[in-house]
Amino acid sequence: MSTNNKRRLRVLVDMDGVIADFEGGFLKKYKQKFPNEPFVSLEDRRGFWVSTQYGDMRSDLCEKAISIWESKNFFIELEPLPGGVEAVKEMSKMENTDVFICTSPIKHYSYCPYEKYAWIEKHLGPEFLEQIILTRDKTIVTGDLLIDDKPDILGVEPSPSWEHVLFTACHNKHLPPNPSQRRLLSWADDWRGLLESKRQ
Ligand SMILES: Cc1cn([C@H]2C[C@H](OP(=O)(O)O)[C@@H](CO)O2)c(=O)[nH]c1=O
Ligand SMILES: [Mg+2]
Repeated sequence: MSTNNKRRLRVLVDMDGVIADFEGGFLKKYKQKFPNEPFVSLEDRRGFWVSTQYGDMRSDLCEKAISIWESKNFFIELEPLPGGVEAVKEMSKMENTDVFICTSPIKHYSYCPYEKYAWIEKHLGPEFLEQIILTRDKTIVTGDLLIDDKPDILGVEPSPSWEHVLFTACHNKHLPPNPSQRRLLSWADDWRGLLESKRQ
């Protein structure tokens, strides 16, 4: 068991921006709630935090943006990103592979943590309820790979055990190439090869 364990690959898969379409879900609900306010198309998104870009456009739009993801049903109604659910299911069935969904809840906790669990049960199945890591600090979680759309993942641990692979999203696709950070362009990209590269 312990020697076997050593050869197992542990993959941490982020949720929003990787398997759940936070950006698309946000824009749709923002336009519905504020039809007469300016918005940022996904093409024009820059920077990880949606509220920062909206606040830069006009200061009151920051809190209007925040009101969207603090609303009931925002997280549960997010659409799956193409291929994500299928990839995670396939990955979890691979030999010597443990997959965890590693996701940060927003601090407004009324709906988000519950809805993240419900989303995972709905799209990945009840067996995945055993595979959830809810944390605001991903650096303290151990793993071989962390597939995440946030360019900088910081926390109390200065040298996390995982390699962060940046999952391409509308907000990070224009960043200058970073030779020290591998990317997964989408779930159509070679995620199987990525996992293999960590088993060597
Ligand atoms: C506020 C905000 C949150 N999020 C996501 C990231 C976190 O989820 P995840 O760790 O699953 O990617 C969660 C809490 O910040 O919401 C964005 O992707 N963009 C944003 O602008
Ligand atoms: Mg994310």
